[in-house]
Amino acid sequence: MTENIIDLNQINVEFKDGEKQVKAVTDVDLQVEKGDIYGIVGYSGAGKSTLVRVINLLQKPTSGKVKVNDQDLLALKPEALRQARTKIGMIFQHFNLMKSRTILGNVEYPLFKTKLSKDERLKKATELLRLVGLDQRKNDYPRQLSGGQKQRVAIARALANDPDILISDEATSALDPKTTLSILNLLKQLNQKLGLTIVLITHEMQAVKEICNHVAVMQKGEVVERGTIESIFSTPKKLLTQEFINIATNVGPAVQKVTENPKFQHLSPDQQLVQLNFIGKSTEEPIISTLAKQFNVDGNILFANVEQLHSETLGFMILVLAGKPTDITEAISFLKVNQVRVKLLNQATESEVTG
Ligand SMILES: Nc1ncnc2c1ncn2[C@@H]1O[C@H](COP(=O)(O)OP(=O)(O)OP(=O)(O)O)[C@@H](O)[C@H]1O
Repeated sequence: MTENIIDLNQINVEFKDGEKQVKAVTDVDLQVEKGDIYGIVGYSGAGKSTLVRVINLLQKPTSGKVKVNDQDLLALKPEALRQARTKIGMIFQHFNLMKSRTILGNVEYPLFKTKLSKDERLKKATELLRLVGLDQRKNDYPRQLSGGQKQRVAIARALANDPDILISDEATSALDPKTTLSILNLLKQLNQKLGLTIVLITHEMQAVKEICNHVAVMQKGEVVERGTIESIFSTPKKLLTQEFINIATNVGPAVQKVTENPKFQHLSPDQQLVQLNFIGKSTEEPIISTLAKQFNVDGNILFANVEQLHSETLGFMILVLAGKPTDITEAISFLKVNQVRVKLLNQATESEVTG
Protein backbone atom coordinates (compact mmCIF):
# COMPACT_ATOMS: atom_id res chain seq x y z
CA MET A 1 0.00 0.00 0.00
CA THR A 2 1.25 3.48 -0.80
CA GLU A 3 1.62 6.02 1.94
CA ASN A 4 0.70 9.69 1.54
CA ILE A 5 3.32 11.81 3.26
CA ILE A 6 1.37 14.95 2.30
CA ASP A 7 -2.42 14.95 2.46
CA LEU A 8 -4.11 18.30 1.86
CA ASN A 9 -7.87 18.26 1.99
CA GLN A 10 -10.24 20.87 0.58
CA ILE A 11 -7.76 23.71 1.01
CA ASN A 12 -8.99 27.27 0.54
CA VAL A 13 -6.83 30.35 0.94
CA GLU A 14 -8.29 33.83 0.75
CA PHE A 15 -6.45 37.13 1.06
CA LYS A 16 -7.80 40.54 1.75
CA ASP A 17 -6.39 42.99 -0.77
CA GLY A 18 -7.74 46.35 0.38
CA GLU A 19 -11.48 46.11 -0.13
CA LYS A 20 -11.13 43.10 -2.39
CA GLN A 21 -11.17 39.47 -1.35
CA VAL A 22 -8.65 37.39 -3.39
CA LYS A 23 -9.20 33.63 -3.61
CA ALA A 24 -5.66 32.34 -4.14
CA VAL A 25 -6.50 28.63 -3.64
CA THR A 26 -9.93 27.05 -4.07
CA ASP A 27 -11.00 23.61 -2.84
CA VAL A 28 -7.68 21.89 -3.53
CA ASP A 29 -6.94 18.30 -2.54
CA LEU A 30 -3.33 17.21 -2.85
CA GLN A 31 -1.97 13.80 -1.96
CA VAL A 32 1.73 13.12 -2.37
CA GLU A 33 3.17 9.66 -1.80
CA LYS A 34 6.33 9.16 0.22
CA GLY A 35 9.39 9.15 -2.05
CA ASP A 36 7.54 10.76 -4.96
CA ILE A 37 8.63 13.72 -7.05
CA TYR A 38 5.43 15.70 -7.59
CA GLY A 39 5.26 18.65 -9.96
CA ILE A 40 2.83 21.54 -9.62
CA VAL A 41 2.71 23.52 -12.82
CA GLY A 42 0.86 26.71 -13.68
CA TYR A 43 1.34 30.23 -14.92
CA SER A 44 2.17 33.14 -12.65
CA GLY A 45 -0.62 33.86 -10.17
CA ALA A 46 -2.17 30.37 -10.43
CA GLY A 47 -1.76 29.86 -6.69
CA LYS A 48 1.17 27.41 -6.67
CA SER A 49 3.32 29.19 -4.08
CA THR A 50 0.36 29.82 -1.82
CA LEU A 51 -0.64 26.16 -1.99
CA VAL A 52 2.81 24.77 -1.15
CA ARG A 53 3.27 27.28 1.66
CA VAL A 54 0.24 25.57 3.21
CA ILE A 55 2.24 22.32 3.38
CA ASN A 56 4.49 23.77 6.12
CA LEU A 57 1.86 26.24 7.34
CA LEU A 58 3.94 29.25 6.33
CA GLN A 59 0.50 30.03 4.93
CA LYS A 60 -2.43 29.11 7.13
CA PRO A 61 -5.40 28.04 5.01
CA THR A 62 -8.73 29.81 5.41
CA SER A 63 -10.23 26.33 5.57
CA GLY A 64 -9.16 22.73 4.96
CA LYS A 65 -7.06 19.99 6.54
CA VAL A 66 -3.27 19.75 6.42
CA LYS A 67 -1.78 16.37 7.21
CA VAL A 68 1.96 15.92 6.81
CA ASN A 69 3.88 12.86 8.03
CA ASP A 70 0.64 11.67 9.65
CA GLN A 71 0.38 14.79 11.77
CA ASP A 72 -2.52 17.22 11.66
CA LEU A 73 -0.40 20.38 11.44
CA LEU A 74 -3.27 22.73 12.26
CA ALA A 75 -3.74 20.97 15.60
CA LEU A 76 -0.08 21.19 16.70
CA LYS A 77 1.18 23.44 19.51
CA PRO A 78 3.84 26.00 18.45
CA GLU A 79 6.86 23.92 19.56
CA ALA A 80 5.55 20.73 17.90
CA LEU A 81 4.81 22.72 14.73
CA ARG A 82 8.37 24.13 14.75
CA GLN A 83 9.71 20.56 15.01
CA ALA A 84 7.42 19.35 12.21
CA ARG A 85 8.56 22.23 9.99
CA THR A 86 12.22 21.26 10.33
CA LYS A 87 11.31 18.10 8.39
CA ILE A 88 10.12 20.18 5.43
CA GLY A 89 12.99 21.89 3.58
CA MET A 90 12.45 24.62 1.05
CA ILE A 91 14.42 26.15 -1.82
CA PHE A 92 13.55 29.24 -3.84
CA GLN A 93 14.31 31.02 -7.08
CA HIS A 94 16.56 33.60 -5.40
CA PHE A 95 18.64 31.23 -3.21
CA ASN A 96 18.38 33.56 -0.13
CA LEU A 97 21.96 32.91 1.02
CA MET A 98 23.61 35.08 3.65
CA LYS A 99 26.26 37.21 1.91
CA SER A 100 28.45 37.71 4.98
CA ARG A 101 28.82 33.99 5.73
CA THR A 102 30.95 31.47 3.85
CA ILE A 103 29.02 28.74 2.13
CA LEU A 104 29.97 26.39 4.97
CA GLY A 105 28.57 29.01 7.36
CA ASN A 106 25.36 29.18 5.35
CA VAL A 107 24.82 25.43 5.54
CA GLU A 108 25.81 25.35 9.22
CA TYR A 109 23.29 28.07 10.11
CA PRO A 110 20.10 25.95 10.50
CA LEU A 111 22.07 23.58 12.73
CA PHE A 112 22.51 26.26 15.44
CA LYS A 113 19.03 25.37 16.68
CA THR A 114 20.07 21.73 17.23
CA LYS A 115 22.03 20.15 20.06
CA LEU A 116 25.07 19.47 17.85
CA SER A 117 28.50 20.74 19.01
CA LYS A 118 30.44 23.14 16.77
CA ASP A 119 32.63 20.28 15.46
CA GLU A 120 29.58 18.17 14.71
CA ARG A 121 27.87 21.08 12.97
CA LEU A 122 30.86 21.75 10.75
CA LYS A 123 31.26 18.06 9.98
CA LYS A 124 27.61 17.77 8.98
CA ALA A 125 27.69 20.97 6.90
CA THR A 126 30.80 19.72 5.08
CA GLU A 127 29.11 16.37 4.37
CA LEU A 128 26.09 18.18 2.97
CA LEU A 129 28.31 20.30 0.75
CA ARG A 130 29.98 17.11 -0.45
CA LEU A 131 26.55 15.71 -1.30
CA VAL A 132 25.89 18.66 -3.63
CA GLY A 133 29.45 18.62 -5.03
CA LEU A 134 30.74 21.81 -3.39
CA ASP A 135 32.86 20.71 -0.41
CA GLN A 136 35.99 22.06 -2.16
CA ARG A 137 34.46 25.54 -2.15
CA LYS A 138 33.36 25.58 1.49
CA ASN A 139 35.41 28.65 2.47
CA ASP A 140 34.16 30.75 -0.45
CA TYR A 141 31.44 33.36 -0.13
CA PRO A 142 28.17 33.29 -2.09
CA ARG A 143 29.34 36.15 -4.35
CA GLN A 144 32.15 33.90 -5.64
CA LEU A 145 29.69 31.28 -6.91
CA SER A 146 27.60 30.95 -10.06
CA GLY A 147 23.79 30.79 -9.87
CA GLY A 148 23.77 27.00 -10.12
CA GLN A 149 26.38 26.69 -7.38
CA LYS A 150 24.41 29.05 -5.14
CA GLN A 151 21.33 26.87 -5.62
CA ARG A 152 23.41 23.82 -4.66
CA VAL A 153 24.38 25.58 -1.41
CA ALA A 154 20.70 26.41 -0.81
CA ILE A 155 19.84 22.74 -1.34
CA ALA A 156 22.56 21.63 1.12
CA ARG A 157 21.20 24.15 3.66
CA ALA A 158 17.63 22.92 3.13
CA LEU A 159 18.83 19.37 3.92
CA ALA A 160 20.56 20.34 7.19
CA ASN A 161 17.76 19.06 9.42
CA ASP A 162 17.37 15.79 7.49
CA PRO A 163 13.96 16.70 6.08
CA ASP A 164 11.57 14.11 4.67
CA ILE A 165 10.16 16.62 2.19
CA LEU A 166 11.83 19.21 0.00
CA ILE A 167 9.72 21.94 -1.58
CA SER A 168 11.26 23.57 -4.60
CA ASP A 169 9.54 26.87 -5.44
CA GLU A 170 10.68 27.89 -8.95
CA ALA A 171 14.23 26.92 -7.88
CA THR A 172 15.51 26.68 -11.46
CA SER A 173 13.62 29.66 -12.93
CA ALA A 174 16.62 32.00 -12.78
CA LEU A 175 19.06 29.46 -14.24
CA ASP A 176 20.13 28.74 -17.81
CA PRO A 177 18.89 25.47 -19.41
CA LYS A 178 22.12 23.51 -18.81
CA THR A 179 22.37 24.56 -15.15
CA THR A 180 18.64 23.89 -14.73
CA LEU A 181 19.20 20.33 -15.92
CA SER A 182 22.12 19.79 -13.53
CA ILE A 183 20.05 21.05 -10.56
CA LEU A 184 17.10 18.84 -11.57
CA ASN A 185 19.46 15.86 -11.82
CA LEU A 186 20.81 16.66 -8.37
CA LEU A 187 17.24 16.71 -6.98
CA LYS A 188 16.58 13.36 -8.62
CA GLN A 189 19.77 11.89 -7.08
CA LEU A 190 18.78 13.18 -3.64
CA ASN A 191 15.33 11.69 -4.07
CA GLN A 192 16.86 8.29 -4.83
CA LYS A 193 19.74 8.40 -2.35
CA LEU A 194 17.87 9.85 0.64
CA GLY A 195 14.30 8.79 -0.16
CA LEU A 196 13.45 12.49 -0.12
CA THR A 197 9.92 13.41 -1.23
CA ILE A 198 10.06 16.42 -3.53
CA VAL A 199 7.32 18.89 -4.46
CA LEU A 200 8.44 20.93 -7.44
CA ILE A 201 6.62 24.12 -8.35
CA THR A 202 7.32 25.49 -11.78
CA HIS A 203 5.83 27.28 -14.76
CA GLU A 204 7.83 25.00 -17.08
CA MET A 205 6.48 21.57 -17.98
CA GLN A 206 10.00 20.87 -19.29
CA ALA A 207 11.30 20.73 -15.70
CA VAL A 208 8.41 18.47 -14.67
CA LYS A 209 9.15 16.15 -17.58
CA GLU A 210 12.76 15.70 -16.48
CA ILE A 211 12.19 14.38 -12.98
CA CYS A 212 8.56 14.21 -11.81
CA ASN A 213 6.42 11.09 -11.49
CA HIS A 214 3.17 12.97 -10.93
CA VAL A 215 1.97 16.39 -11.90
CA ALA A 216 -0.93 18.70 -11.01
CA VAL A 217 -1.83 21.61 -13.28
CA MET A 218 -3.12 24.74 -11.54
CA GLN A 219 -5.18 27.58 -12.95
CA LYS A 220 -6.86 30.41 -11.04
CA GLY A 221 -6.35 28.73 -7.67
CA GLU A 222 -7.70 25.33 -8.72
CA VAL A 223 -6.09 22.05 -9.71
CA VAL A 224 -7.61 21.56 -13.17
CA GLU A 225 -5.87 18.31 -14.09
CA ARG A 226 -3.56 15.81 -12.42
CA GLY A 227 -2.08 12.38 -12.97
CA THR A 228 1.06 10.39 -13.65
CA ILE A 229 3.52 12.10 -15.92
CA GLU A 230 2.90 9.47 -18.62
CA SER A 231 -0.88 9.89 -18.57
CA ILE A 232 -0.74 13.69 -18.57
CA PHE A 233 1.74 13.75 -21.46
CA SER A 234 -0.03 11.11 -23.53
CA THR A 235 -3.65 12.19 -22.99
CA PRO A 236 -3.87 15.74 -21.69
CA LYS A 237 -7.52 16.71 -21.36
CA LYS A 238 -7.48 20.42 -20.62
CA LEU A 239 -6.38 23.01 -23.19
CA LEU A 240 -4.02 24.55 -20.64
CA THR A 241 -2.31 21.20 -20.06
CA GLN A 242 -1.99 20.68 -23.82
CA GLU A 243 -0.42 24.12 -24.11
CA PHE A 244 2.19 23.32 -21.44
CA ILE A 245 2.99 19.99 -23.09
CA ASN A 246 3.23 21.48 -26.55
CA ILE A 247 5.84 23.91 -25.26
CA ALA A 248 7.77 21.20 -23.38
CA THR A 249 7.90 18.90 -26.42
CA ASN A 250 8.52 21.70 -28.97
CA VAL A 251 5.36 20.65 -30.79
CA GLY A 252 3.62 24.01 -30.21
CA PRO A 253 6.24 26.16 -31.96
CA ALA A 254 6.54 23.56 -34.75
CA VAL A 255 2.76 23.55 -35.39
CA GLN A 256 2.76 27.33 -35.45
CA LYS A 257 5.67 27.48 -37.90
CA VAL A 258 4.11 24.92 -40.25
CA THR A 259 0.57 26.31 -40.18
CA GLU A 260 1.84 29.84 -40.79
CA ASN A 261 3.87 28.72 -43.79
CA PRO A 262 1.90 29.73 -46.96
CA LYS A 263 3.12 26.52 -48.60
CA PHE A 264 0.92 24.49 -46.25
CA GLN A 265 -2.04 26.85 -46.12
CA HIS A 266 -3.58 25.91 -49.45
CA LEU A 267 -3.05 22.19 -49.85
CA SER A 268 -4.84 20.24 -52.59
CA PRO A 269 -7.75 17.88 -51.74
CA ASP A 270 -5.21 15.06 -52.07
CA GLN A 271 -3.18 16.39 -49.17
CA GLN A 272 -3.89 16.62 -45.48
CA LEU A 273 -1.72 18.28 -42.83
CA VAL A 274 -1.86 16.29 -39.58
CA GLN A 275 -0.34 16.21 -36.13
CA LEU A 276 0.18 12.72 -34.71
CA ASN A 277 0.79 11.74 -31.11
CA PHE A 278 2.10 8.20 -30.67
CA ILE A 279 1.89 6.44 -27.35
CA GLY A 280 3.68 3.36 -26.07
CA LYS A 281 3.64 0.43 -28.47
CA SER A 282 2.56 2.53 -31.45
CA THR A 283 5.96 4.29 -31.37
CA GLU A 284 7.61 0.98 -32.25
CA GLU A 285 5.37 0.22 -35.26
CA PRO A 286 6.44 1.19 -38.78
CA ILE A 287 3.22 3.17 -39.15
CA ILE A 288 4.26 5.58 -41.90
CA SER A 289 5.43 2.78 -44.21
CA THR A 290 2.20 0.87 -43.46
CA LEU A 291 0.20 3.90 -44.64
CA ALA A 292 2.09 3.81 -47.94
CA LYS A 293 1.87 0.03 -48.44
CA GLN A 294 -1.65 -0.59 -47.22
CA PHE A 295 -3.46 2.64 -48.08
CA ASN A 296 -1.39 4.22 -50.83
CA VAL A 297 -0.94 7.27 -48.65
CA ASP A 298 2.47 8.91 -48.47
CA GLY A 299 3.62 10.76 -45.37
CA ASN A 300 5.98 13.71 -45.71
CA ILE A 301 7.44 14.34 -42.25
CA LEU A 302 7.83 18.02 -41.34
CA PHE A 303 8.59 17.58 -37.64
CA ALA A 304 9.26 14.64 -35.34
CA ASN A 305 10.19 14.29 -31.69
CA VAL A 306 10.35 11.28 -29.39
CA GLU A 307 10.24 11.67 -25.61
CA GLN A 308 11.15 8.93 -23.14
CA LEU A 309 9.15 9.35 -19.94
CA HIS A 310 10.04 6.68 -17.40
CA SER A 311 8.42 3.52 -18.79
CA GLU A 312 6.58 5.21 -21.66
CA THR A 313 7.74 6.38 -25.07
CA LEU A 314 5.81 9.25 -26.65
CA GLY A 315 6.19 10.38 -30.24
CA PHE A 316 5.07 13.65 -31.79
CA MET A 317 4.96 14.22 -35.53
CA ILE A 318 3.66 16.75 -38.02
CA LEU A 319 3.26 15.48 -41.56
CA VAL A 320 1.49 15.98 -44.85
CA LEU A 321 -0.48 12.92 -45.88
CA ALA A 322 -0.82 12.61 -49.64
CA GLY A 323 -3.22 10.30 -51.47
CA LYS A 324 -6.84 9.95 -52.58
CA PRO A 325 -9.18 11.63 -50.03
CA THR A 326 -10.95 8.30 -49.34
CA ASP A 327 -7.59 6.59 -48.79
CA ILE A 328 -6.51 9.37 -46.42
CA THR A 329 -9.73 8.91 -44.42
CA GLU A 330 -9.08 5.16 -44.19
CA ALA A 331 -5.45 5.74 -43.24
CA ILE A 332 -6.56 8.04 -40.42
CA SER A 333 -9.02 5.40 -39.16
CA PHE A 334 -6.14 2.89 -39.20
CA LEU A 335 -4.02 5.27 -37.11
CA LYS A 336 -6.88 5.61 -34.64
CA VAL A 337 -7.14 1.83 -34.22
CA ASN A 338 -3.40 1.79 -33.55
CA GLN A 339 -3.67 4.24 -30.65
CA VAL A 340 -2.31 7.20 -32.54
CA ARG A 341 -4.02 10.50 -31.75
CA VAL A 342 -4.60 12.46 -34.95
CA LYS A 343 -5.24 16.17 -35.15
CA LEU A 344 -6.15 17.69 -38.53
CA LEU A 345 -4.29 20.95 -38.98
CA ASN A 346 -5.06 23.81 -41.36
CA GLN A 347 -8.79 23.34 -41.34
CA ALA A 348 -11.24 26.12 -40.59
CA THR A 349 -11.14 24.83 -37.02
CA GLU A 350 -8.41 22.38 -36.04
CA SER A 351 -10.16 19.15 -35.19
CA GLU A 352 -9.23 16.17 -33.17
CA VAL A 353 -10.16 12.96 -34.95
CA THR A 354 -9.23 10.52 -32.25
CA GLY A 355 -8.21 10.49 -28.65
N1 LIG B 1 -0.16 37.95 0.71
C1 LIG B 1 -1.02 38.13 -0.30
N2 LIG B 1 -1.96 39.10 -0.26
C2 LIG B 1 -2.85 39.27 -1.27
N3 LIG B 1 -2.87 38.50 -2.37
C3 LIG B 1 -1.94 37.53 -2.48
C4 LIG B 1 -0.98 37.29 -1.45
N4 LIG B 1 -0.19 36.24 -1.84
C5 LIG B 1 -0.64 35.85 -3.05
N5 LIG B 1 -1.70 36.62 -3.43
C6 LIG B 1 -2.47 36.46 -4.68
O1 LIG B 1 -2.87 35.12 -4.78
C7 LIG B 1 -2.79 34.65 -6.12
C8 LIG B 1 -1.89 33.43 -6.21
O2 LIG B 1 -0.55 33.83 -5.96
P1 LIG B 1 0.67 32.80 -5.90
O3 LIG B 1 1.92 33.57 -5.60
O4 LIG B 1 0.32 31.68 -5.01
O5 LIG B 1 0.70 32.27 -7.41
P2 LIG B 1 1.85 31.47 -8.14
O6 LIG B 1 1.19 30.50 -9.02
O7 LIG B 1 2.84 30.95 -7.17
O8 LIG B 1 2.51 32.59 -9.04
P3 LIG B 1 4.01 33.15 -9.01
O9 LIG B 1 4.82 32.13 -9.70
O10 LIG B 1 3.89 34.45 -9.77
O11 LIG B 1 4.35 33.36 -7.56
C9 LIG B 1 -2.32 35.84 -6.95
O12 LIG B 1 -3.45 36.50 -7.46
C10 LIG B 1 -1.63 36.71 -5.92
O13 LIG B 1 -1.67 38.06 -6.32
